[in-house]
Amino acid sequence: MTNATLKLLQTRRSVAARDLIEPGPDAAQLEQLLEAGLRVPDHGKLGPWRIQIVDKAGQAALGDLYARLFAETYPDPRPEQIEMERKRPQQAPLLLIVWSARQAGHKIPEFEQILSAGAVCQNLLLAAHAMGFAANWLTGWPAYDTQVKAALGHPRDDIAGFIFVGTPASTPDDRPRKTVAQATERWTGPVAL
Ligand SMILES: Cc1cc2nc3c(=O)[nH]c(=O)nc-3n(C[C@H](O)[C@H](O)[C@H](O)COP(=O)(O)O)c2cc1C
Repeated sequence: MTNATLKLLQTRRSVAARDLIEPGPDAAQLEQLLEAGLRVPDHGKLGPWRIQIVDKAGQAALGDLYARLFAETYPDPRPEQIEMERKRPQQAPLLLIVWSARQAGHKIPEFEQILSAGAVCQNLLLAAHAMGFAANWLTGWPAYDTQVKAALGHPRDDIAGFIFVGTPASTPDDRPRKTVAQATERWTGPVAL
């Protein structure tokens, strides 16, 4: 691994979707981003994931759907809450939806299939960072809403993440992170039972 690649891995951080502005990836950059995103470990070669590309028109339609569902679900929603929901999927130039499209009952445990979809999300974040963009992996209520999943055409799959990609308008201070010492331990033999 070159030092530059290692540095990229060590410096990846999220930039909030609301702080991601144009330009987003062009068509050629999007292709590179997706290629990198899909290069993940995948036990059994099942390809238990799918990436949906949601451009600005799609984001507007998704925002309308969120606004409608929110207004139907909560009594007396404030207009600004509805507008916030409408804006939710429209915050960044590019929205990618990573689906965990796994096979139930397969000999490859579902947990491992889900992990592979998580790896797609992480690869997308890293590739965006490597390309000079920033990204944000979000879920929120729409990721778990049956009507949203049906409208997106995947009623039986799960949303691993909404990945927002764009150019960072600003880069706030990094958040506190666990050190290697805090997050690791050495195992040298069986724990006494
Ligand atoms: C599966 C998953 C879902 C997430 N969903 C949200 C979310 O809905 N809202 C949010 O603020 N952060 C969410 N996060 C956390 C952010 O993506 C991000 O990791 C966090 O803000 C810390 O920033 P960092 O990536 O620079 O460490 C989620 C992370 C994961 C792994």
